[in-house]
Amino acid sequence: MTTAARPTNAPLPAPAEAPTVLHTVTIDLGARSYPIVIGTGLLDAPSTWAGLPRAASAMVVTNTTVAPLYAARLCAALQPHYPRVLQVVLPDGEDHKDWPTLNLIFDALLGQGCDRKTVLFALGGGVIGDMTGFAAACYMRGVPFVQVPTTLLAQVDSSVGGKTAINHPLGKNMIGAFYQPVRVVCDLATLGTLPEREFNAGLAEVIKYGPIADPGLLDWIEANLARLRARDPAALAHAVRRSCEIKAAVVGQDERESGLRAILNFGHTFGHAIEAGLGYGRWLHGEAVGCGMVMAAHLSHRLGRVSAAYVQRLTRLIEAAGLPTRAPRLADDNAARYLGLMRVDKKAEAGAIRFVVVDELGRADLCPVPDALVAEVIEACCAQPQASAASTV
Ligand SMILES: NC(=O)c1ccc[n+]([C@@H]2O[C@H](COP(=O)([O-])OP(=O)(O)OC[C@H]3O[C@@H](n4cnc5c(N)ncnc54)[C@H](O)[C@@H]3O)[C@@H](O)[C@H]2O)c1
Ligand SMILES: O=C(O)C(=O)C[C@@H](O)[C@H](O)[C@H](O)COP(=O)(O)O
Ligand SMILES: [Zn+2]
Repeated sequence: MTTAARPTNAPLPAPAEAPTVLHTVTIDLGARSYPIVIGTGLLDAPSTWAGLPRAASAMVVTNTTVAPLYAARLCAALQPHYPRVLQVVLPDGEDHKDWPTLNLIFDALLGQGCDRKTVLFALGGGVIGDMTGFAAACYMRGVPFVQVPTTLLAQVDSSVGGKTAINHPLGKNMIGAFYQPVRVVCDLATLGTLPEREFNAGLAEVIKYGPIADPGLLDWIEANLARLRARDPAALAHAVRRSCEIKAAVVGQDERESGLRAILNFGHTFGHAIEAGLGYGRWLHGEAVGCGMVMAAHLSHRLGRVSAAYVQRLTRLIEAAGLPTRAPRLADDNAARYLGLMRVDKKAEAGAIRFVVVDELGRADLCPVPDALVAEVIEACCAQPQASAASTV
């Protein structure tokens, strides 16, 4: 594992294609507004990186999986713009979204004498994006950063909106800051190397935008799921664009989640409990969110907001996206364990857990729910306990 920053001047393969910008979505946050540029061949093109804040140094933050695929290419494209292009390569995985790994970024920045104008580039998935953003918010009290998302999940969700964080063993994303990037560059070509399990996890966050905001998108995903899973370029471009438009509109109205933005957390109260309860990395974030949306749909049904047919429809779609729909058991006292984990959720107020619930018209809101009802949903959605050895004999 390489952790020190180093200059990058390794030889490069020729860019596969000319850069093509397909869409630019703007997130409107006044002085902190920025473009989300969606296209292909963007990573390799020096023109993609023009107009960013000037600095003596750029630091590309990436991980051991993404670095061999894309870091040299990004560093080469940045070289015309920055006298020094450095990189720091972190260990890969959700279980490294933590303090020791975050510190490796600070070690590299300080070790290389990076000043307060240094621009950070988050090259990777949501883990790299969340950690780089948090490091950018903290280093010398704030340096600019650019999101260069290379997973579907990061392109449709995590690179946009400025939530940055690391995990704590007791809760997901518990330590962090709202800190916006200055630009997001989604190069769809990078999705070609993404393993299928990771790709499917990204589909969960695409699906999420249907129930919370756009029934038409839900119809479109159902009709185009096979194209999406085959990574058809036009289908991917549409999914990334529409997802970013919806997220940008929500965040543009409520940057710091004083209300509306919480709808982006649909499925996450259950999902984060699954991630923390199983141990970070056992289930991918998108897998936990997919299953969490099934649970949140059941809850919405029990609250009279959606029909049983709607729950079945969403469950089928999540299953067809290659995602789990049956929640794992976390303990013998399973519902109590889920409830305990969910009590630290950032939407909880005065110990009362609040859930994002939906209706069939694409409207979502945040709702306190009695523990007993949540416990019923958990038991209805969880895998059955393993039969004991004695009872199977
Ligand atoms: N800030 C937000 O608004 C927000 C939103 C959603 C999720 N998140 C966070 O994002 C994280 C999940 O992000 P993720 O799903 O991208 O996971 P990830 O960052 O762990 O990336 C998934 C895997 O794919 C690899 N990878 C990345 N790009 C690749 C490529 N092009 N080719 C091959 N392999 C590649 C990574 O190294 C990793 O192994 C979670 O920590 C979640 O909490 C944050
Ligand atoms: O951007 C948001 O707001 C979201 O809720 C998007 C989620 O997909 C994402 O997983 C987010 O990190 C969860 O935020 P948290 O505040 O519940 O940690
Ligand atoms: Zn999420």
